Amino acid sequence: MFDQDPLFKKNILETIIDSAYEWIVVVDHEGIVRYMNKTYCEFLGENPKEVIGKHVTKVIENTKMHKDVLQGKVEIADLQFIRGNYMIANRIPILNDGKVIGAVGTVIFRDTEQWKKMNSHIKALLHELNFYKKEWEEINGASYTLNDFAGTSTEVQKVKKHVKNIASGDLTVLIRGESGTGKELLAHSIHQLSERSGKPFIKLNCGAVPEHLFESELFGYSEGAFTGAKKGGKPGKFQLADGGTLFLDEIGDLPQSMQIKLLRVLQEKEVEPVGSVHTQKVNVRVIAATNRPLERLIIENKFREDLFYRINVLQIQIPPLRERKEDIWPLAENFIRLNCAETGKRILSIDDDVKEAFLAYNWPGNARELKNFVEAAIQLTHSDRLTLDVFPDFLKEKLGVNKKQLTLKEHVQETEKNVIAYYLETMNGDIMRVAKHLGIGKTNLYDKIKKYNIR
Ligand SMILES: Nc1ncnc2c1ncn2[C@@H]1O[C@H](COP(=O)(O)OP(=O)(O)OP(=O)(O)O)[C@@H](O)[C@H]1O
Repeated sequence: MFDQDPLFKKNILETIIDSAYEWIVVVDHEGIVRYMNKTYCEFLGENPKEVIGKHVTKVIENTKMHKDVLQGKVEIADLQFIRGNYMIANRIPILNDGKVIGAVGTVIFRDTEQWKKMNSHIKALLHELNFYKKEWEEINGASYTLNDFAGTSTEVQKVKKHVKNIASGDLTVLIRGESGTGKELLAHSIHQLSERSGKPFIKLNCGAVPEHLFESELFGYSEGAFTGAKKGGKPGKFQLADGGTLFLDEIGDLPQSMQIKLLRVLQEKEVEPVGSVHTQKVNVRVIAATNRPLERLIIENKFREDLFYRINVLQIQIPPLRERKEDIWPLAENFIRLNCAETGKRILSIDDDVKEAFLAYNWPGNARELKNFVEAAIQLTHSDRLTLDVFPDFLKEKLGVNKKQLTLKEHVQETEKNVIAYYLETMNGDIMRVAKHLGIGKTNLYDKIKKYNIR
């Protein structure tokens, strides 16, 4: 009977495959699912009949079954992240007359307990590896490229074109834009595109270093420079960045005592470590960034004009997100994709009212705020559909959703509050300037700030 009845043989084969511990999927040459075994469907929560005919990317997250394997490439033991776990996937092309007509994919899953043990072991190792990788990148390299800078607006296209034009060469670059607009991401991209990309990318946040430590942070110190100094001394950021790029974030916060020293280094291209009598030659390209109005700081004698001209050789201005609304959605999609890849979650559709709320909001914290919103929403959602109700109340409140019905007076007050808060932020809290700009007296402005509890 085993030899003769083809239907019987087919049934046996199906039973074996369906109950196999291995998960099996078969796609055709276009990546359309033609077969998926029962255990795989069960794990994914899919109905075996309904998956047939869908594109594999709509069924399995992070799948590669539609990629190289359909070009004939065999992939064995590839690590794949599914539903929060790393799995081991094999992909084999199916050939007919030497032509690829599809592929079979298997995910090894022999014994759940054994797998869990192995999985947690690998996960811990990968975590560790990622930690060291990140640390290494932070110390030694730039982790973003220009491709990571999402957005489709003409402003973003202009910025990207400008970045490509100025990336090569040694000229100092000043990147300007509000907080969260992607200044650091662009600094990484410039470094990656430059001839210095194989050399270190070093970052110093000028707003985060106590004034008395600045000099040794930037220029290093020699042995015995002060009590507690390390044996053999310590290199500064300039020495660490030698041959590469030094990214000075928040340059507007650089203490005045350091501004003259930085200017000298940029001119002479040599540094003098604290406690040393010798100077060291350094070959470093400086990229500076700020969200502060340097021209005004110059007028207020808080920033040196000569340093400003020295760093403002090439300038890139990133407009705030509210001035390029067409970037909001591409950015949100980009963050959703990145977060899903990182967490193993899957978002297949997004409700229109989420999109509308995102487009209507003015994103004072720019792309960073949008990223945080998206990550919170994905974390809180338990389906593959992103709906407005998963957003916590305070986020909904921010987005202007669920607001109570306002009277005309309340509308007027809310507008007044928003206008004052907006100008206080863009004019860096300069009360005189804001009052003048809004055509009211200083005392009146103070009263309103108090009344609306701004800041
Ligand atoms: N155009 C963009 N495409 C993709 N991600 C972006 C973009 N702009 C900003 N981001 C992301 O938003 C976050 C904030 O960006 P980044 O740190 O570069 O901003 P910043 O302008 O340097 O902010 P700050 O002035 O506060 O230091 C990062 O996670 C970054 O990857």
